[in-house]
Amino acid sequence: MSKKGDFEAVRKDIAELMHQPEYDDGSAGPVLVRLAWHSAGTFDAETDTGGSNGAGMRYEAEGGDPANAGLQHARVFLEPVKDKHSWITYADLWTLAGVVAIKEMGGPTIAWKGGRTDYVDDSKLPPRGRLPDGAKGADHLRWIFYRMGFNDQEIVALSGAHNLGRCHSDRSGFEGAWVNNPTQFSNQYFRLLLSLQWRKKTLKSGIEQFVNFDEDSETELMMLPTDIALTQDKSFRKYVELYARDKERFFEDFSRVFAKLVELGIQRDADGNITNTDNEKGGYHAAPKKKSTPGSPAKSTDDKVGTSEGEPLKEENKAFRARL
Ligand code: HEM
Repeated sequence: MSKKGDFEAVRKDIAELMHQPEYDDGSAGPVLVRLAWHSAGTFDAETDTGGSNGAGMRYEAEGGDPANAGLQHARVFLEPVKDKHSWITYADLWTLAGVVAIKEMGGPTIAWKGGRTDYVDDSKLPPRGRLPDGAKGADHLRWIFYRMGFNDQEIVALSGAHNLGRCHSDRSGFEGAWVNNPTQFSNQYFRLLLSLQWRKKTLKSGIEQFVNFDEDSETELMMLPTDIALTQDKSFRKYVELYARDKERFFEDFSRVFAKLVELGIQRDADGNITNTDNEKGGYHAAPKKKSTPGSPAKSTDDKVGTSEGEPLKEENKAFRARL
């Protein structure tokens, strides 16, 4: 048991559990990154619901979402860390684990702050269908990620996490890894997206994905339809090209955007304390919504993403979602 708030001790224990010779490619890292992402990626800026605070995935309503299939492995890996440092909340542990895993796999350092609570306010629980569907295309990606307050560049940067890990037929139905070294964080995913010829393959289950036989590793690599969509859409493609040729730029942008992801729905004061937390209940409540001033709808706080900067949801992105 460490002292309350000793996140360094927790980081060390997360780093130590990464090596899992019996599991997947020998690392717990990729599935920990996916756990952090799915815990946060349910956020909806407009209704201020979902997000990593509350760790709702512990409960059937969210944990049982088919989109979260397989993430129990990540939660089980982390259970000994929670036992040892019982003061840490699941919401902090899951997001921190993603940040530590990325660093341990050779990725960038990502800013992270604690203070999330495990109090679940039923009115904040996200409905199912908030996470992206790999079988879809560019419009779907915008529909999902604009809702969280991300722009096109951030969507591409975040997708670069598919440098890590693999698809499992018993989880998502898709099969295989994107790159031939899936426990090493790099920009290889972007380079392969552009350099290989991807052909459509229908799996026995009827699911369609894209594949290419990699001579070096003698394995078949894969891409989801959503990954291929990044190369077909003009606005997305320019960032795929940027990140394929500039690894440092990718690392910088990924670091910033992953930090933003795990802060969605969280508001902090200057000292970093979470302000939309109901301390009496030990819980989290919706940010008070200011009425928009007539005549200036774009400046309403309702448009704000709950990051510390309160970054506004771009008007053009709102308009795009309204059209779909
Ligand atoms: C852009 C939309 C996205 C779609 C459609 C998508 C879809 C998927 C699918 C279908 C899988 C395979 C799950 C399985 O069968 O085990 C997967 C795995 C993964 N995703 Fe994504 N994802 C997206 C974005 C992201 C983001 C934003 C991140 C993190 C920043 C991320 C990180 C991962 C990781 C690390 C894995 C590997 C997990 C493992 O090895 O167990 N994905 N994703």
